Amino acid sequence: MRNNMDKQRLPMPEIINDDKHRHKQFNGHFDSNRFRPPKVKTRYIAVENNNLNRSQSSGSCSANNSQIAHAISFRGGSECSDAGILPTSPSAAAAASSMSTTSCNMSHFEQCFERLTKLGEGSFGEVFQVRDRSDSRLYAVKISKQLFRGEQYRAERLEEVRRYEEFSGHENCIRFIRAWEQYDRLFMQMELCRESLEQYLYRCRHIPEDRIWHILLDLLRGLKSLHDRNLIHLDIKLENVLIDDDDTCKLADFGLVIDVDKANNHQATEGDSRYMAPEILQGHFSKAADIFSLGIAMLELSCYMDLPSNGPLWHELRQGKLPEEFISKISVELQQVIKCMMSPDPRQRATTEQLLAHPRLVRMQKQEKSMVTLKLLSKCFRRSRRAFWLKMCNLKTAAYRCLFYLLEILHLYKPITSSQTPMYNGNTATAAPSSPSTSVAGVPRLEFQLVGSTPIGNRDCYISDFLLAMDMDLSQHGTPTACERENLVNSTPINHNHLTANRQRSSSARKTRPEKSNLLSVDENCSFVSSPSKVLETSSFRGKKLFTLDVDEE
Ligand SMILES: Nc1ncnc2c1ncn2[C@@H]1O[C@H](COP(=O)(O)OP(=O)(O)OP(=O)(O)O)[C@@H](O)[C@H]1O
Ligand SMILES: [Mg+2]
Repeated sequence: MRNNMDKQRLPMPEIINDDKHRHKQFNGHFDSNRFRPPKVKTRYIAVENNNLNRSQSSGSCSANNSQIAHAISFRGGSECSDAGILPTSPSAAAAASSMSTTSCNMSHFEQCFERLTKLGEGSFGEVFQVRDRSDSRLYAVKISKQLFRGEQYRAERLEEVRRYEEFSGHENCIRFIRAWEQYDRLFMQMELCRESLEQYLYRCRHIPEDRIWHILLDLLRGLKSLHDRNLIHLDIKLENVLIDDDDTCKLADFGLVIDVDKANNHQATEGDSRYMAPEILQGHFSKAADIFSLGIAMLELSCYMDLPSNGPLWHELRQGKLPEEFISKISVELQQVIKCMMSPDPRQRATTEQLLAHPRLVRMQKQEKSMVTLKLLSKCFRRSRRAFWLKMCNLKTAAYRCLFYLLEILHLYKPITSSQTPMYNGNTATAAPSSPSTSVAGVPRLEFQLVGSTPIGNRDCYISDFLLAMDMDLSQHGTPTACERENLVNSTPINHNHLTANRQRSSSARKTRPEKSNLLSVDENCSFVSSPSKVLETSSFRGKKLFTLDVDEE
């Protein structure tokens, strides 16, 4: 009796009490830890912003080995993980030296990349969107959360690098760029994908069945490349599938990839319990376990179903009992494929080859083959269009520069020194306070950016001298007329309405604060009113802001 009481007091395992399957819930943000899989229980140290644990490195460049960035590569069949000390690229060095921190205090990551946003987080690492300082392109860098405390953990992370490298060339596996270790952390640079399949599901909720088939095809191809090498992924789930800009699905996160034989020698780590095949509980690891995970992921994707991480519903799904209210919403053809992939008996589950031989998938592959040339052409077209816009944008910039030089040569203005700079306050010239944005001290500078209409943003063209000329000479000498000047401005693709609107704003600003109207503006009579020292806001080809006057008080 007493024994029974004691038993009752024992802590109960966490069990989901719901006896019904549910649709996924999304409360507006991703809680990546909501369903953390029962993985290795280690204390993770989150990567602090701009503080990649450099405790050992403080103030000294004569660092121990862990402070030096070492490239990691297994390419070329080499078993050697340490491919040498990483040199700092000239652009990275330049970027580093332009910052206040000395390059010796900066990690290789900080020297080479500008960190933009955090893309995601798993149990092993945090992934950031970065801009490579050497080529200005965007990439993803995964930084391990946990420090290399033991050789075993380090070896596991290096194994992940080897797998990323191994599958990098496959169209349906994530493209790996390079890896290095520093400060006892692993850094992996890879291609940047648009989103994970999980994010895609939350965004779309209902995914058309056609698209589900395409996703299945992509993932079967990716998985086949692993299975053909006798490797198993063991962590197939929506979070570990990434979608690139061409809508191609790619397998990622090779952290648990292992040889089937090694896996069954107790060296494997099981993945997320929501996607886990039932036989994993008995310690039986096989390629069929990946097929089960992919099958249940397809169920989640096609039915927008919340997968249980344990409890009776977890067991039901592994006994082949798929909830009718969910599964009935999809076609019988897809139902059959999912059921076949989720068969309780691993021997009954179809292999990747068998699944790829499904008539629907065969048809799709044939169609794809005939589309390959078209796809290539469209890719080429997109690339050349991008290059064309880049050229156009540069041409525009060059054209404006030429125009301003021409004006200078034609003596449409005289360069003036700061001491000569007349500052108008109404009709009275006053001394010019210096402004950080003026090219010549006290000379107002008008900047505009070629933004928006082209893929290249923020190319600055300064026309301060040009406006200064108008300010100084044109109003006095009468060449060209004020309206001609406006036309000159409008000969650039600048939105006229904004000019007018801002003209009104500037005039009202002048009216309301005559003593503070040190702005360069255009009045109602097309005459330029000089208003010194303040900087005019940037204008944009999108026409959002143009010649808007920037006044602190506004
Ligand atoms: N190349 C990439 N482009 C865009 N997002 C990415 C990229 N790589 C990873 N992510 C995002 O970061 C998340 C975590 O990455 P990843 O799965 O590699 O980390 P992990 O710690 O190994 O995860 P797990 O807990 O599954 O082991 C992904 O779910 C995805 O949302
Ligand atoms: Mg992951």
